[in-house]
Amino acid sequence: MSESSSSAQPSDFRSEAIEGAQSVVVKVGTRVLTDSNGKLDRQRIETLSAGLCEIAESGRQTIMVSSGAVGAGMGKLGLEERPTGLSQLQAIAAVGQADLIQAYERALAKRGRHAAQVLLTRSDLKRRDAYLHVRNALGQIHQFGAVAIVNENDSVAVSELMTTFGDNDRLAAQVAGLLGDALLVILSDIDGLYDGPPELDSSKRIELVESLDDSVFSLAQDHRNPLSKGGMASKLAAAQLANSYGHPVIIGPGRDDQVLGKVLRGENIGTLFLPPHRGLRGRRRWISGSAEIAGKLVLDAGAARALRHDGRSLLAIGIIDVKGDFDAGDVVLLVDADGREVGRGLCNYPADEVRQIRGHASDAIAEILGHRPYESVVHRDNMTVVT
Ligand SMILES: Nc1ncnc2c1ncn2[C@@H]1O[C@H](COP(=O)(O)OP(=O)(O)O)[C@@H](O)[C@H]1O
Ligand SMILES: N[C@@H](CCC(=O)OP(=O)(O)O)C(=O)O
Repeated sequence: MSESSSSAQPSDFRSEAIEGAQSVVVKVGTRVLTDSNGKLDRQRIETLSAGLCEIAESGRQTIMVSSGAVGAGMGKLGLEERPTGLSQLQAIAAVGQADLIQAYERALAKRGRHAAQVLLTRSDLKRRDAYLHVRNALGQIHQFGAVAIVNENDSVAVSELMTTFGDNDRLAAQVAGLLGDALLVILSDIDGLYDGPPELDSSKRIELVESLDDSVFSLAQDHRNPLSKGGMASKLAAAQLANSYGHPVIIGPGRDDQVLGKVLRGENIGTLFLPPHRGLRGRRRWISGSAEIAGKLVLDAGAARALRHDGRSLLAIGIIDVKGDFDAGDVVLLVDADGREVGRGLCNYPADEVRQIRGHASDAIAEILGHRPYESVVHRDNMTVVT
């Protein structure tokens, strides 16, 4: 972690982050979008929509990942406490989502744009074909001059409503992962990451995080809120995922009416998280962030070394064990004999065939399987390696 240790000023990094961004994904949470009575704050949606239009006018593809369906639904249905029953939450989200999208449409239409409702389930981003369709649809929405308003499709996808860790913050990072050169802006009820408990006067906003390591994660001090499920820990995890795609991230104040304009002008606002230099691209980005892990291959020391240090493909001879029942084309986790992740990648063979060929030299594979073999079990182009 660093609060700007290098000679470059945080403001330089901020200007670079926005100047290098061809697209901006903004995520806004329930706490920002609902007032103290839990009702949808339409004025907030107005000001955020004005900011989205400002970004769109700069020519950047602009996407809003907006929570608030459950919050809005609770307001509409006059509920004071967030129910815990899954079907109740789904029904509330369905009522609230209509209200939410109408509020965005009204606000954007005043500025000559339309709201395009995009409801996604995690599984939509796990399959390569669906992943590409979502990306194309978002691109077309941008071409039409509309602003995509994304939320998880709560009435069919229950992961977000059920889990306490993992929410629209992660979805926003995954959406950013669909795009090249994106900036992810996570808006919260707080103005950034603090270096101590945010309620203490002694705690200060951190302007710049150059390396999102465990010491940064230890700063998240979340207390459960009935309206919101994410918390700072989930924002940091999302920032880390977006950083792994090569995207910078800003966690900033959703209640500042000018926040998006300030981001656009590179002003010192929120906490900026810089990505490590080598971001993942295309298929690799999908493999590392969105793809479901279908099984596991345990590698011997030589194979682990060849992948980690020499950028090699994985050959059958280096595989000592196969876990799970996966198909060809599924994403598998690659671990060393101690169980540490080496990487993950698309497996060319189904699990039963990998079981037959593991430990064998490549020239023996055709005879074992009775068909033409692939050059490798996991090709290096279809693999991400933990560095
Ligand atoms: N180190 C920290 N710095 C800032 N906020 C923190 C920190 N640790 C925990 N938080 C909490 O994270 C909250 C923001 O996350 P969350 O409740 O998910 O909001 P939202 O609904 O806006 O997504 C803040 O209100 C704050 O209470
Ligand atoms: N998708 C649901 C839940 C999302 C949620 O609570 O997330 P957040 O407020 O971002 O922590 C909704 O729109 O209400």
